[in-house]
Amino acid sequence: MTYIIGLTGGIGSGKSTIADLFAELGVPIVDADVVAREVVAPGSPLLAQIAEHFGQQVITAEGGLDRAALRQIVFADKDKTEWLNQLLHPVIRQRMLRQLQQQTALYVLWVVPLLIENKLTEYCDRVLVVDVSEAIQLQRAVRRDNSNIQQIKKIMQAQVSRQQRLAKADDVINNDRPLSESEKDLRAQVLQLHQYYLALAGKKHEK
Ligand SMILES: CC(C)(COP(=O)(O)OP(=O)(O)OC[C@H]1O[C@@H](n2cnc3c(N)ncnc32)[C@H](O)[C@@H]1O)[C@@H](O)C(=O)NCCC(=O)NCCS
Ligand SMILES: Nc1ncnc2c1ncn2[C@@H]1O[C@H](COP(=O)(O)OP(=O)(O)OP(=O)(O)O)[C@@H](O)[C@H]1O
Repeated sequence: MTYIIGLTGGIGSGKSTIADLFAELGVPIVDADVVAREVVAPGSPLLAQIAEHFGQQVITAEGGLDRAALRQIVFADKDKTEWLNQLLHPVIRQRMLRQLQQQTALYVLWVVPLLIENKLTEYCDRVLVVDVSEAIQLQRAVRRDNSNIQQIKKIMQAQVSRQQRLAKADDVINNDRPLSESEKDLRAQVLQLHQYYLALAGKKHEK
């Protein structure tokens, strides 16, 4: 079985940014956000269930999921977040585990925002956390998603705290500094971790 590195971090912490650097080194990626989009593709049974539960307001004119509309609805109410999680998470989990099983590389990077929340660390050989201060996280997520502060704060509340996440980390990449200053350092850190993971995976493989 391929060695599994779980990469996690809060909303807007920089998981995709860091995952891209691993991908540049040829590391295969299994990405929860990609799988989460696939399972609610137009025409899927899960999309139909979401429309039935929340109404046609969450469906676009083209018949796809109106993600901004659903985001607004689900994160405003814990019960609604919970309902959506219970519907989607088992399916997302099953698909991701299947993708992990199909890997043939020495190690795979498994990018999951809710790795700790959903107790998926048990499938990981190692956990890599992208860490940022909450103020920076908020600022970047608001800017990227063209969203308001309150909504991002609500999403952050649906995730574990920075401390809880760090407590589960084997390795940490801090992403507080602006990319214009830190890109070279981040690349160097990723390369060092890559070599380390190859060595660890190689050892496990020999056993
Ligand atoms: C509500 C949805 C439609 C909003 O879509 P949108 O395109 O605006 O956001 P996107 O999917 O890119 O998510 C952005 C970030 O929000 C956070 N987030 C998303 N869903 C959740 C959740 N259920 N609980 C906590 N945080 C979440 C993650 O950090 C994620 O990276 C979407 O987030 C969704 O379907 N969520 C439920 C599935 C899920 O839990 N996905 C997270 C990975 S398993
Ligand atoms: N060091 C940095 N300096 C400036 N901007 C950054 C930095 N790292 C990431 N960003 C930007 O912040 C935003 C969030 O980063 P990214 O999408 O990588 O986070 P993420 O953890 O994958 O987010 P999510 O969980 O919401 O999908 C993006 O617009 C990205 O370009």
